[in-house]
Amino acid sequence: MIEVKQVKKKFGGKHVLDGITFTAEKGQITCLIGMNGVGKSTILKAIMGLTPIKSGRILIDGEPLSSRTYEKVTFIPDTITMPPSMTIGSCMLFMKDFYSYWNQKRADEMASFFKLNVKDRVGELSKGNAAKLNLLLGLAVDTDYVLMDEPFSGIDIFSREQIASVFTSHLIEERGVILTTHEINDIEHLIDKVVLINQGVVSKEFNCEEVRQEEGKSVMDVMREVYQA
Ligand SMILES: Nc1ncnc2c1ncn2[C@@H]1O[C@H](COP(=O)(O)OP(=O)(O)OP(=O)(O)O)[C@@H](O)[C@H]1O
Repeated sequence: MIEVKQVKKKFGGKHVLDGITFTAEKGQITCLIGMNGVGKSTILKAIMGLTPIKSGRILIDGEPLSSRTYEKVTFIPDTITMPPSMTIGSCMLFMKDFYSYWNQKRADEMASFFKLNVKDRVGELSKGNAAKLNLLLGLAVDTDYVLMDEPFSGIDIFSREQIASVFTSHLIEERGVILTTHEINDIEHLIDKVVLINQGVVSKEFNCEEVRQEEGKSVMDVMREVYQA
């Protein structure tokens, strides 16, 4: 389980995170939702130890962040970080050299599923194919948890459907996923839990199925209640 407890973060004089608390379970897809600039990416970066926090605690399977916990988590940013001149094939080789727990079989399977050509260069990929490569490079690293920042951003409907189908496949398996998205309609049926963030804190954390069954509400209904209150 990933536990985020009372995390505070300031940029300059501005409190971005003002005591964020939530949990994300293994085997579940947890979605962080909030308006632009509310701090969703900052939370993912804090979990990865990529940005220091002012106070609070982050635990992964009960352990504070350390080199050991980093090996349990993969971060898939919203833009590809590989140099434009590299081919998809050389990106895979780079990842294989860098990560001992790189899974080449999974990478090949995803390349074929997404119809990516290993000879294509990163800088020449369409936005959708760059997003697919990003997902491939992240998901082919065998970790228990995967953090994804806006996996659907700026991507056409068919590519979004293709990417969404990965969430129900064995590629996610029993891993714990935390993702941020503004495209909630595309993945509402796939996510287990929603964490709504507003003004630096968690306004609501809920299980989608429970809210659907017990209150007859969609994620959008709950979002309207929270953000339009
Ligand atoms: N390195 C930084 N230096 C200064 N301010 C930053 C930095 N990174 C983020 N911020 C600020 O922190 C706030 C939260 O940013 P963040 O990117 O986490 O929001 P977000 O919820 O992911 O936004 P979006 O939905 O637009 O992607 C914003 O006001 C942003 O300007």
